[in-house]
Parts: sequence; structure tokens; C-alpha cells
Amino acid sequence: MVTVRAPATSANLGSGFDTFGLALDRPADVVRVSKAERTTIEVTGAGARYIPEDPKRNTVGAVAEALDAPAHIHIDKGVRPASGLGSSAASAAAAAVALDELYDRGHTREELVPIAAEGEAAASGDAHADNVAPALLGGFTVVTDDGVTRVSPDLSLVACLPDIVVSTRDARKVVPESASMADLVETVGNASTLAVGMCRDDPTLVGRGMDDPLVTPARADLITGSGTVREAALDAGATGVTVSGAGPTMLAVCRPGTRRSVAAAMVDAFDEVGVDATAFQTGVGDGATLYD
Ligand SMILES: Nc1ncnc2c1ncn2[C@@H]1O[C@H](COP(=O)(O)OP(=O)(O)O)[C@@H](O)[C@H]1O
Ligand SMILES: N[C@@H](CCOP(=O)(O)O)C(=O)O
Repeated sequence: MVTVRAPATSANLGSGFDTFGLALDRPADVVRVSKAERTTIEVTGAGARYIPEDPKRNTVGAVAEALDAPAHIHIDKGVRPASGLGSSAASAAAAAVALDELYDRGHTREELVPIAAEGEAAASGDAHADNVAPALLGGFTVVTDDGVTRVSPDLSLVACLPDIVVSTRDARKVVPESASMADLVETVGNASTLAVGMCRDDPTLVGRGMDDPLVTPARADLITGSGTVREAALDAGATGVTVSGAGPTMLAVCRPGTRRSVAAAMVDAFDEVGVDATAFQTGVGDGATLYD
């Protein structure tokens, strides 16, 4: 039997749609695998009743098939599904590491990125790798067709999860199909600023670089109160606030020492518009961890 923990992740960070991802130090999924003739799946934990146990519809089933590694797979969900915190990716990344170890396949973490991304295709219809990359490797990751680049920044973060469900599949339908040159120039400038900030552990640059004129505004209507929550977090000490992944979680980058007040401000702001919310005070985390 092999057990692996893989973390929640926040994709896009505003300006890096389908490219940027950040591993959070909590929450996380824990996946346990043992060899079997055919793959079977059991799910417990946060939102388990919404997650299919059919291997064709669960991200870990697609990973088992891609690795030709049939197993009984138990998933203990710490990351709520349809949260914008890479729930489907956490399971896929943990399963990729666990099954690779169980069957002694010898893949590197980088080689497991496209394999775990097959799981994402089962969940959202697209094999986007911006969640599975940080879930496997940890830190801040940049995914392109040529591979993954990563650094391990030290940042204070708040992830505020409202009691709203937004499926990634639906949120991908509202993304514009084309962009003006002006919006592209702004996006490249912001994304570059953010990347420099990540390399320097600089929350001001990271926060400024999270602004995005293209994807985030198109998705704002899917999250009741997102504008109010953003303003409240900035007033309380955040340097930048954006939609985490496809939402509904809102992610704030915080100045040192402001995490608690930012978390409270975000929960209160959701409350003002009649939405219950939970805030995680977190930081940048490691990738999937193998337990003995
Ligand atoms: N192992 C899994 N963990 C979480 N969700 C899964 C899993 N396998 C399949 N799904 C499906 O994926 C969808 C959630 O994924 P997604 O919308 O991308 O949310 P998130 O942003 O939390 O990853 C749900 O429809 C869920 O049933
Ligand atoms: N780039 C994807 C990221 C989806 O992240 P999730 O955590 O919501 O699954 C997108 O924005 O669609």
C-alpha cells in the first residue's frame, strides 16, 4: 500500500490563465493505493458525495489508466470539489505519485505532470496542467507546452471559500475566445511583474501583477460579492486579490502580519452579501508528499 498527500493549489493568479499555479500549504487530499486486477475508487471527506467513484469520471481513474496501473484507490478529500482550489488536481497528482511508486514506474515529477493532467480532462473537459504542476512539484509553477518552471516563494496568503459552487467546466465557457492587443500588452506586463515578485518574495509586486483585464472580469458574475470582497481584502492589507482558479474561492496575497485581518475582512464581506464563507490563512506549500 502507498499513501500520498497532495495540496490544494491556486491556478491563474489573475494574469496567468492556464499557465500560473501555486501550491498552498493547506488543505490537502490524501490518496491510498493498493494493487488490484481492475481499478476501483472509494471517496471520503469534504464534498465526497459529489464526487463520482466511477473510474471513467474520477480524475484518479484517468491517471490509473494512463499509467496502466490498476488499483484500489481510496481518496480522503481535504479539498472541496468545485472550489477553485484544484480539488480534482490534488487527487490526480496524489494518485500519479502513489501509482508510480506502487508499480515502480520511475517517472520524474515533471514527467507525471501530463499524466496527472489527463485526470483534469476527465473533470473539466480540458487537460489544463496549471493545478497538477504545483500539486506535484510545490511552489509557484509556470506551465507551457515546453514544460514546467518553478520557484519556491515565501508569501502570506488567504484563500476565502464561499458557500457557492462553480464548476471549472462551466467557468471555462465564459472565457473570451480572443483578446485585443491592448489587453494582451496589459496582461503580459502584469504576468511579468508577478513572476519577478515570486522570484524576489515580494508581495507588492505579486499583488500588483495579479490584475487581469481578460478572464477574471468575465467570470466575476459567477461569484456573488466578488468585487466587495476584493475591496475589503485590499483595505485590510492585501496587496492583490483575484479569483482562485475558476472560482469561487478568492485568493489574497497579504503584507506580512495582515493575514488574520484580511481573512476576517473577506468573510465579513461575503456575509454582507448573504454568503457564508470560510477563510484559510495559508502560505506557499510543498508538492505531493509520499508517506512510508
Ligand atoms: N478526485 C476528484 N476530486 C474532486 N473532484 C473530482 C474528482 N474526480 C472527478 N471530480 C469532478 O470534478 C469536478 C470538480 O472539479 P473542478 O470543477 O475542476 O473543481 P476544482 O476547482 O475544485 O478542481 C466535479 O464535477 C467532481 O465531481
Ligand atoms: N486554468 C483553469 C484552472 C481551474 O482551476 P480550478 O481549481 O478551478 O479547477 C481555469 O481557470 O479554468
